[in-house]
Amino acid sequence: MEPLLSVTGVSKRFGGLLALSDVDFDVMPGEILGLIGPNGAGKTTMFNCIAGVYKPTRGEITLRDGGRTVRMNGFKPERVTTLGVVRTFQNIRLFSELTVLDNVRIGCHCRSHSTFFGAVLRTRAQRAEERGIVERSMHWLDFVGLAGKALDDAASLAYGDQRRLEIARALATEPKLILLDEPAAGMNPQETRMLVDLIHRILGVGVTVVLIEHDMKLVMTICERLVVLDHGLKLAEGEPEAIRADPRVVEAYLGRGAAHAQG
Ligand SMILES: Nc1ncnc2c1ncn2[C@@H]1O[C@H](COP(=O)(O)OP(=O)(O)OP(=O)(O)O)[C@@H](O)[C@H]1O
Repeated sequence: MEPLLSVTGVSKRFGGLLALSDVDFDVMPGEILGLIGPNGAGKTTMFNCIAGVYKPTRGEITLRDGGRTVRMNGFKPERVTTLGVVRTFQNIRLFSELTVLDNVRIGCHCRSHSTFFGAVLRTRAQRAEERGIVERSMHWLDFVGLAGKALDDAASLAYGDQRRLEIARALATEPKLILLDEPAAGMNPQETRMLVDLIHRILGVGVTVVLIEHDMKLVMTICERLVVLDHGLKLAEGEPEAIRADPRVVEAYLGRGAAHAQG
């Protein structure tokens, strides 16, 4: 099977700091891949390189799109999203003054011909498209369990609901690959269980998942493979069991206590 996404020799320099150094990994279609490592390891920088927020200083990021291979380096985030790669943020980024539904409509608009804010001269075709967008938005709200809150202000949602709304908005862009940056951060155990269920359902609709997460219990249960970064370098890659037993990973990140606690 060919990888969906390939990261090859990617480095990212910020002035004198090498945040990523010659990192390679593949993301296979239909898998949940975890990107883990200590604070400052370069995980978010890697997401930003893949999503087009940063241009890698060196290396290649390629996506298999149907039969073709697209080199995405230097593409703007909107173009990366249109190709089918979307990310959520560690610090939730919602339009808090808009309703829950409108936040998801914005996601849908990346695949539509009309613009969300510019729909002043509304033709019949535009109105029909808008109806479709509302239907699709409601579908994704239902998918994440927020349909009943569609008309609430986004700002009024509980923290866990805001995270799920961000995921709904990302799914509304119809991605092939979703990058989730610490989706369980700040969630209580019940919200985390709902998140695990949601991630499995995301996979069930054919979307591949890459996850940055510090909740090791979550990572070890949900991910099929892990890539470990440390100081910008890839320290290890493999199945959760092997990673948990890898002395270099225990030393750099998991710590002896954590490694035993998860066993
Ligand atoms: N825009 C930037 N300008 C300068 N340095 C940056 C920038 N973004 C990230 N860095 C630095 O790059 C390094 C990697 O940061 P990054 O946020 O990718 O780590 P991380 O593994 O995601 O950490 P955490 O788990 O704490 O979120 C850090 O030293 C950080 O300070």
